[in-house]
Amino acid sequence: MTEAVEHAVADATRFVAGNGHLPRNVVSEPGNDIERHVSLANAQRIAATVRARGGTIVATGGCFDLLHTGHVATLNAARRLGDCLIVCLNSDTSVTNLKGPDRPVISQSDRAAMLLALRCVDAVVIFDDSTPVPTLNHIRPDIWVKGGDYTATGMSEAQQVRSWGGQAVTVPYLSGRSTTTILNTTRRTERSGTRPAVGA
Ligand SMILES: Nc1ncnc2c1ncn2[C@@H]1O[C@H](COP(=O)(O)OP(=O)(O)OP(=O)(O)O)[C@@H](O)[C@H]1O
Ligand SMILES: O=P(O)(O)O[C@@H]1O[C@H]([C@H](O)CO)[C@@H](O)[C@H](O)[C@@H]1O
Repeated sequence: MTEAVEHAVADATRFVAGNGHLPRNVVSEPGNDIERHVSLANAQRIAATVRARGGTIVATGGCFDLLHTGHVATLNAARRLGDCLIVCLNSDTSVTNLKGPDRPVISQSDRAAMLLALRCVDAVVIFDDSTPVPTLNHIRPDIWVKGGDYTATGMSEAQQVRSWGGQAVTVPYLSGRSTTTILNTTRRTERSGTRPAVGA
């Protein structure tokens, strides 16, 4: 308990010093391990700190298997909607169940590390379920964000976040960027010997 309070005070201090931004780049700090930074407890602690200051908690989720600029656009846009961004990340088991036996191509700890290295991401929570709904019950974000390949009304999370007064929104989709496109392009390239060119 004392440790949790000390963490919260330290975060609040850095939050104020950083003009509303929470600690970043936790993976690259000596002594920090991914497991600690992807725990639900860590995300809840950050949410509690922001909530106590009257800030807005934003959450998003997905597989983020092979990070690309579409992901970064959505994550940046999500972070701008509030005071912290918590990413609910599908575990390896969850990705395989959703997308097939050849996925993920990047392990959950590497996917988490990539996300945590982004300045816009404050915390990552890895979940095993088929949807982030059970995890969201523990975080209760004010805003749930997905990219424009989803519709706010069609998301299973929309009704859930509304139940505590939150809202679900979508942010613009960056055309031509998707993990499936990258993987297909790479596979075609392997067969034809041409150079891949996903993106501008
Ligand atoms: N091109 C894009 N522009 C903006 N947001 C995107 C884009 N692609 C994915 N997103 C968003 O990023 C999050 C994670 O998406 P996801 O991991 O499904 O990416 P993906 O590239 O579509 O993957 P896959 O091809 O495996 O389905 C979701 O919120 C999704 O809406
Ligand atoms: O990476 P994806 O395919 O965008 O992630 C999925 O999104 C689903 C979405 O949030 C439903 O509204 C989610 O249910 C699923 O677990 C993946 O995170």
